[in-house]
Amino acid sequence: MTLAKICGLTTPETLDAALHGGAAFVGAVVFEKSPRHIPPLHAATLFDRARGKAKIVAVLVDPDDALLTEVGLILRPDLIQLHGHETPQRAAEVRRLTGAGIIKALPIRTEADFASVPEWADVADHLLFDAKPPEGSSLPGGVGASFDWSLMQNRALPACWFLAGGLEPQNITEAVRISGAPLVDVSSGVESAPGVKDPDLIHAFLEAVSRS
Ligand SMILES: O=C(O)c1ccccc1NCC(=O)[C@H](O)[C@H](O)COP(=O)(O)O
Repeated sequence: MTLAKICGLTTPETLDAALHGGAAFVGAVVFEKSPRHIPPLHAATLFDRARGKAKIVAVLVDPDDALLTEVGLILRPDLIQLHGHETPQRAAEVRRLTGAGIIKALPIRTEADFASVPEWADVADHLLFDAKPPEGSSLPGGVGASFDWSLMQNRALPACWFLAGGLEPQNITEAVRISGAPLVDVSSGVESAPGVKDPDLIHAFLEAVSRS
């Protein structure tokens, strides 16, 4: 059975669509350059309804200790998704500072991009394989780009992993079939405009995942 994460949720309606549709993970992006940015206090109020129903994920990019402390104390996420240039040593500090589990996002374009995977064995609860954003992008994620899903085939991985990047209701069945992903993640593929999640698209995505 494949489980899904809906990322970049900012409203009660779309969070409810994710929860009612059976999302196992729901993500709050705390990154000011993102159209999905939600400040920690706002995220804490919104995501409280998800507690115990789905894992709450805070998506952060090279966070400093002050932001980690704020997010850890106020949002109290189950998991922190590190989507920048964090090292395994920094990820271990993030876990210690916040008490949250760790998802490490790794940008993928070619076979060579898997070289760092073994370094994460003792540190990450999950790896999230996302497409490398296009040259010059101001965002490291949430850009709707995909990579060759067959790169995931026959790959020994240390942790239960997510497939991400360019997934949408129309291609998720094929993506899971080719990649064999146990966990999938989506953001822009369930939006009607950048940062605007669509409850119908969320339902369609989760329904397709449940059939995969
Ligand atoms: O979504 C963002 O705006 C974002 C900003 C900064 C870092 C990470 C971000 N998203 C992380 C995710 O987990 C996305 O769901 C993932 O990159 C896939 O995005 P998409 O291709 O749009 O489905």
